[in-house]
Amino acid sequence: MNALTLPDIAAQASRQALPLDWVGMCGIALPILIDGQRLTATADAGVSLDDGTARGIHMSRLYLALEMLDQQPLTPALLRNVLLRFLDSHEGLSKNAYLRIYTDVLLKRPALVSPLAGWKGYPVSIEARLENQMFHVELKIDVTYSSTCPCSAALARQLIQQQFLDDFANIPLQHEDVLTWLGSANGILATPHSQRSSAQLSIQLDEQQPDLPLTELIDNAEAALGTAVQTAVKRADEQAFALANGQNLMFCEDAARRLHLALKRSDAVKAFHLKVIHAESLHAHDAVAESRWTRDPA
Ligand SMILES: Nc1nc2c(ncn2[C@@H]2O[C@H](COP(=O)(O)OP(=O)(O)OP(=O)(O)O)[C@@H](O)[C@H]2O)c(=O)[nH]1
Repeated sequence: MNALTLPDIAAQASRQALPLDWVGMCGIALPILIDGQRLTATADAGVSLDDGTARGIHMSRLYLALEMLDQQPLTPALLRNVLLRFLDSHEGLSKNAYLRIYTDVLLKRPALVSPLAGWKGYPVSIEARLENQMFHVELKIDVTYSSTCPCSAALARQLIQQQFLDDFANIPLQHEDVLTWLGSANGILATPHSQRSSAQLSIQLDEQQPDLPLTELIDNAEAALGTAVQTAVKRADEQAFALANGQNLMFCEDAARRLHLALKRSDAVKAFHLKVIHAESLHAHDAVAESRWTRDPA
């Protein structure tokens, strides 16, 4: 070893004294634990640099604080402890701390009818911040579903009625003939358009929550929509899915309202913003609806 000490540039004074809102690292790879599953995640970790005269923050201290996430289940309390460590290790430099974690939650989903199941991935981000000593946790969840246009369904139905009138004009109706007609191409000569759609849910969580209720929120959203995209599918499942779509015809406004009411019912939710995107097959553009809500303070 030589007698030289390592230069510490971060500890130097800044040439331009100016505080910064967010300084840290983005895209840090790390494993996390959610609902007993070890998931691959990436994290953005940062603090405010309120001492404008300081050259830099101490990146390694934020990085090392993330070790807390390796072994313990991810909870609001754990997120808060990580943020507190960010601030403790930047005393005199930083007042606010931020952590964003991106992962895919994997849930095993049963088929609608057949005794099969498959995995479905839900992109999720978990954002925690300690700002002005206030702790906030926000969950962002993407849920994909199918939406069949109610207007298109009504128009298709009208064409089927018209075809029925044409085909049975002046013919006495026989049960057998009608049944055969219903099973023919004319019995469904027009079909409504439907599309793969997505709901982007941004949920501000009640910070007192002991856990991150990701599965519960996803389940509630899918139940409200009624047409979540499927995993393992046999013909019996596809038929059940066709029925579910027919029973849940949805404009983007309908989907947004259903989700709004479902999210409001959850005690874990303090506020939310939701956006539904119907990637229209009728148009080359999307139909989109948004809604937001904040719980009245008790
Ligand atoms: N602040 C800052 N550090 C950076 C940046 N890019 C890379 N680093 C490096 O991050 C490394 C870790 O920084 P520190 O946490 O200050 O490391 P350290 O001084 O050995 O650790 P402490 O003794 O705890 O302060 C250093 O080698 C920096 O050069 C940057 O843009 N800003």
